[in-house]
Amino acid sequence: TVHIAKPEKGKSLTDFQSVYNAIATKMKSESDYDDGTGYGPVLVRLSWHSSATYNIHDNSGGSYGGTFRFKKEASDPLSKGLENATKFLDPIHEEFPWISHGDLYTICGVTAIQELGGPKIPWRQGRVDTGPETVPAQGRLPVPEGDATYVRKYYERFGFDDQEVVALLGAHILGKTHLKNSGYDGPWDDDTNIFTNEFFGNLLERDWTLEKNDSGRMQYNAKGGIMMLPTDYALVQDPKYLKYVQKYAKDQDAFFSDFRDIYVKLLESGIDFDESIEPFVLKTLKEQSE
Ligand code: HEM
Ligand SMILES: N=C(N)c1ccncc1
Repeated sequence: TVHIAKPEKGKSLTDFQSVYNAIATKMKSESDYDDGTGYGPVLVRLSWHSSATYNIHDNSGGSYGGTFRFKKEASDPLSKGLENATKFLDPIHEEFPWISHGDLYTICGVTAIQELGGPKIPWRQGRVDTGPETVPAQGRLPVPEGDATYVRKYYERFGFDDQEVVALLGAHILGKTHLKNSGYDGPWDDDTNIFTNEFFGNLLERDWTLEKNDSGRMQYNAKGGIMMLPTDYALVQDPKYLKYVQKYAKDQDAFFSDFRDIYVKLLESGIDFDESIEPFVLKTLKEQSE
């Protein structure tokens, strides 16, 4: 499969800054969503799921076609909860009908990461909607029960190495798990809507106990209501992953720049961007108010 980026006709940085501002403003006005978690985390998860169907071996899947808009893809049980994100974006798409779904489902994650204090994420336009026949079969999303071998094998389909996988999973500092969605429980967390490197510090410093949760699934719990999925905890069980967990736990700048790079790589997987398509570094609401 070939995915050639085609910029939305006549649309440039100011247009996408308007989309960013509409998403960021709506996030602010609906900050009580999910017991005060806010919409940021679920928007980041949508940007990940809309890119997570990518397969480097035939260049299929990925964010290009915006296929998460189809029930065939969005109904994957492993995507339960993301209907909250697509419903949040419906009025945004109404206000900006010219934006492709692939661009919308990725720019929303960039907006959330930046508005939650994370690194600036250079973002490129030009994803083009493709039809229902392009929706990949379900089964390309990762399961939370996996161990380190599973996680390493899973990300081979993207061509990501150990360092990239650890940096990318640092996004699990945001938001929470919900019994009704994934069967994992995040009773309550410290700040679940600030983007920091604390996911790594928590992994190394907290006292983790593997316990059966109310849905019968095993998860790692620590005092103070934080939890780790088996695939999260795998990062400290595997010596090659552990090295990067230790690096990011003590160096937030390194985490921010490595997360930026692998997040861009994820959101752009499978897409040919002509070099005339310049990356946009969108401004935060705060930067625009100063
Ligand atoms: C091994 C790979 C991964 C697995 C197995 C996994 C699994 C999960 C699960 C089970 C949840 C809870 C869903 C719910 O119950 O609502 C979740 C939430 C989340 N995931 Fe992941 N994830 C993975 C990778 C990623 C990546 C690469 C990102 C982003 C770069 C990401 C971002 C998020 C965010 C932000 C949430 C919180 C959503 C919310 O608060 O509603 N995850 N993930
Ligand atoms: N490990 C976590 N606390 C986590 C947070 C959000 N989503 C998945 C896992």
